[in-house]
Amino acid sequence: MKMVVAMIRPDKLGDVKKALVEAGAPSLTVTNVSGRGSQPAKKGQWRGEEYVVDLHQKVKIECVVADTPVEDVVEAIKDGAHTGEKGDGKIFVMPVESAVQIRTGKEGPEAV
Ligand SMILES: Nc1ncnc2c1ncn2[C@@H]1O[C@H](COP(=O)(O)OP(=O)(O)OP(=O)(O)O)[C@@H](O)[C@H]1O
Repeated sequence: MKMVVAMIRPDKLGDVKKALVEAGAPSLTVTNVSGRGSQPAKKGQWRGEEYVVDLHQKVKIECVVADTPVEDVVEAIKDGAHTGEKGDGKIFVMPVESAVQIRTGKEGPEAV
């Protein structure tokens, strides 16, 4: 079992969800986050004062997969989230030790 965590542009969430359904991995958790990669900081002005925004609004997606190959899930997120501009985001993959489906008590890959 693997956990795929991706930070993507908020406006790409719809495309990524669609791509995940097509890849056979529709289950996911979505969180609004802010973060920093190499995307340049933005300058703004408020009441004549200049300020710097170095944290960008992103959406974090978490998908745990068992039956679907993790490469397919990564590819789906890449396809859905790609614009080619700085700030498209990142995908991390990590192992998952155990899983439990609360309703049925199933454990392991069956619970995913
Ligand atoms: N090494 C990292 N650790 C944790 N989160 C990261 C890391 N790199 C990027 N992120 C998260 O991913 C978001 C998007 O990163 P970003 O797209 O700027 O990555 P990048 O590698 O700098 O690529 P790009 O050149 O496309 O900007 C960041 O805002 C941050 O939330």
